[in-house]
Amino acid sequence: MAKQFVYDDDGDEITAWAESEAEAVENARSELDAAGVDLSDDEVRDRIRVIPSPQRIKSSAEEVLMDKRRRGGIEAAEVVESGMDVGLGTGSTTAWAIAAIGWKLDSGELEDVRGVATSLQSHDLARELGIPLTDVDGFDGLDVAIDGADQWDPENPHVVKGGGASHAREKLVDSMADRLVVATDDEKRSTPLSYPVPLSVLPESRNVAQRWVREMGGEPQLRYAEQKDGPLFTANGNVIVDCDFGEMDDIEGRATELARVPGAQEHGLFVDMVDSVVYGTDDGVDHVEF
Ligand SMILES: O=C(CO)[C@H](O)[C@H](O)COP(=O)(O)O
Repeated sequence: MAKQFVYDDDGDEITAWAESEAEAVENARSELDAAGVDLSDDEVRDRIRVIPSPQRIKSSAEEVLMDKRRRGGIEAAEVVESGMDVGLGTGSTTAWAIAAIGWKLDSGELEDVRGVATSLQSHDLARELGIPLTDVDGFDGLDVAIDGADQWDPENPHVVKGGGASHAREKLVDSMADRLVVATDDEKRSTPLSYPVPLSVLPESRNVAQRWVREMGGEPQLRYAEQKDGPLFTANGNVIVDCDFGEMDDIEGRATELARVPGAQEHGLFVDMVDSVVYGTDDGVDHVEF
């Protein structure tokens, strides 16, 4: 179960984190008592919301709960209107957008929204939040996709993605959307992009792929799993080579080269795909439109 919190009447002053509804009610009760707020258990239960659980995401709990990521994600959900089919991205920032869509459906502010998840973890979060889900086969296109980024460029509509190893499915879903909205924060901004590009490859081609990346002038690094010996495997059974090219001035050229690597399945350069960036800052939220 994702963690939950409880709002007071004014919005968000009293927060109680928990793993289950019962625990959230109990934690909220002590917070409310300390603040001298009188609410019945039923009223407390009504104010509990499902929120992203740090355990399910690669980012640390601190990152998931970072105000700027939370703000960026929640603001990005403002693009969703009733009746829309929405791509649901992956990562700690997008998880807040998914949560916000779920809250709006719950309150009746949004109706008739269908989601297509870009990963199992986004699927599970959306399901817990009551967002109706379907898959890419159900659509010719989506109205909008909201997704995160490992690095974004304020001057160009490109991002690096795949820090959560979900870039293949993310690219599929994001490319189907009329509009891709990137939910992120100001710390991931860079012109030009320079973040190591994840390249998912067939397990058998991991060494060949690394040789090719070296020949392109990059520094390859096979991504290893945590809590498992050996490499990390993606949801589709591929492994990931993170390719550090330093500053990438010719992003289209890099994307073309990476796609040619033998055994390559997908790379994390999303070139010319971004329509808007919604990013959290220390003070609030800002937007870039392309
Ligand atoms: O591309 C991704 C997953 O494959 C994520 O969107 C990216 O890693 C950003 O995640 P976060 O918002 O947690 O930093």
